[in-house]
Amino acid sequence: MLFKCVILYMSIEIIKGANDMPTENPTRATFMLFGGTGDLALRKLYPAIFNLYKKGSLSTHFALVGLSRKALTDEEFRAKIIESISSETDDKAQAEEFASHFYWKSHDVTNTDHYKELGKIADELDQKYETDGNRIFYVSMAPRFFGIVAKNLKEQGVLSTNGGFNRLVIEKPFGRDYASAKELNDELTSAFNENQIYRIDHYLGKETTQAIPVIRFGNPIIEAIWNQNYIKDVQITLAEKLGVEDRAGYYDTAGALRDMIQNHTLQIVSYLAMDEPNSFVDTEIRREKVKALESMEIYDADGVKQNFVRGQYGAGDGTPAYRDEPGVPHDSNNNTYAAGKIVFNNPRWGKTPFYIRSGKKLATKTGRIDIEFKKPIVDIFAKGTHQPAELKSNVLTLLIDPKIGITLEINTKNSAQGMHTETVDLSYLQSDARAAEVPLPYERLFHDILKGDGTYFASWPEVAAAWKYVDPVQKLWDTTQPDFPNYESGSMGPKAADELLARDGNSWYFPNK
Ligand SMILES: NC(=O)C1=CN([C@@H]2O[C@H](COP(=O)(O)OP(=O)(O)OC[C@H]3O[C@@H](n4cnc5c(N)ncnc54)[C@H](OP(=O)(O)O)[C@@H]3O)[C@@H](O)[C@H]2O)C=CC1
Ligand SMILES: O=C1O[C@H](COP(=O)(O)O)[C@@H](O)[C@H](O)[C@H]1O
Repeated sequence: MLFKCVILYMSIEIIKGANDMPTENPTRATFMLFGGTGDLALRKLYPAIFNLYKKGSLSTHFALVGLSRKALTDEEFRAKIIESISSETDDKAQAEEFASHFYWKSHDVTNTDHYKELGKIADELDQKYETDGNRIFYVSMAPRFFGIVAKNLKEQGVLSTNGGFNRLVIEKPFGRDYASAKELNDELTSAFNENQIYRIDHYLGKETTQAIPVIRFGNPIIEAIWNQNYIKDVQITLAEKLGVEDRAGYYDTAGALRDMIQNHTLQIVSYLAMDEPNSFVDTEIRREKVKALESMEIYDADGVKQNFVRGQYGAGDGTPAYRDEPGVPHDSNNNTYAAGKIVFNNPRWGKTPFYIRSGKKLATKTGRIDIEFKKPIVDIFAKGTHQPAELKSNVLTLLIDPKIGITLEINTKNSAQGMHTETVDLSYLQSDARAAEVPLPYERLFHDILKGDGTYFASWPEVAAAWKYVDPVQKLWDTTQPDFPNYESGSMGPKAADELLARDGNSWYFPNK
């Protein structure tokens, strides 16, 4: 009996993790895309898959089944695909050949019976396109459906059992606090192993995010000073010019803290704060990222009051206040801006604050990291007859959006007669021609999913640590009345976010430089 149980357990684990080794040749797979007519699929996912096809990472051995409740024919679905990729190509024949790999199946994810056919469809496509039985299930739907899809895929026999891999891709948001994220994770891991689950965070597909480890660990002159002895503070700004647009239904239940800080911002923090992994493989990197996230000091209510700031945009620039946007309740207390000061309880960062902020309807669209270094302990130029001489902090800036680049502000001598100092920028800005070749974030991430590389996906311990960090902030904000609106559309956010830094004798580097 015991022997039978062991064999049964082993067979289940083999099916769950079927052949889930990283794949070198990322060209064979059947995709099942839940939410196949959704905004994300049409705007981002199909163009990303098309780019992989155009560049040869996908060619003949792939198929995609689009799924939602809508009744579409394959031809109608293919017409949507061609429209969705129209900005990526002028080659009609190529677009049509690409679209011929797409199939439509009307499917309600809450109806268990509907899954029964999916296994058969996948088997047929596996054979037709010789996909080696590899299957990628992408859930691009409202988060309440993530768990139910994973459970049914397993229970209704949709997973590949013939040696191919099974990979589950989950969109954000991954829960709305630690408890709900844990519940979701338990649901997912009862059907899939951790190494089969790809939690999407599109900021991890951005060029600059991926460059952080290279800039740090590939340059001893940088890594040697990457600690509290040399770095005064780190500032991360993810600012948007756009407002809530047509996403009030989701956004008003999330806010900037859950929408941008818990995931994208803390992921960037983890890359900046982590120690050097032994090697650049996903397991090693994730271990170091988790260690960094777990060493952030979790605030009590007083700590949250002192170290976090929330905001909501009022009218400005001729545009309405958040509370007057379509679909937003007139008395909404939702945060459209969040800023905070992170401190680490670890030897590398002990006294160095990481300031973070993200908001909608700000003055400009920018994603950037500004690292301010300490000034020399003694400013020898400030003494004697050499006037005026005030050395500035060196600042290393990593530009994420809309431009990709790196600048380093350094002190040097002004070329005028006498000893005067000035700052100059050593600057690399990616050219427009090169930027046009940079893969889209979702394109990179799809490529990694096909290869079985989890490096740029959030692991469960990272997600858990991030929720544990933001939960007390959200809790205090949910239980205290804000004085909203507190920043004008088109500004850089509430005054309190400037005061947060001023209390430490610091200020936001951008846009005040
Ligand atoms: N849109 C964006 O810019 C971003 C979205 N995301 C995330 O991506 C995911 C998808 O978002 P988005 O595309 O905007 O959402 P949409 O509301 O545009 O699309 C939802 C999709 O789910 C389908 N659907 C809804 N209910 C069911 C059901 N019971 N059974 C089967 N299909 C169903 C809908 O089709 P139908 O009604 O025909 O069933 C539709 O195709 C979400 O998790 C979101 O948070 C993340 C970052 C950005
Ligand atoms: O995940 C999200 O990101 C976008 C911002 O992404 P970006 O690549 O344009 O910087 C944000 O607008 C959205 O609210 C959020 O859900």
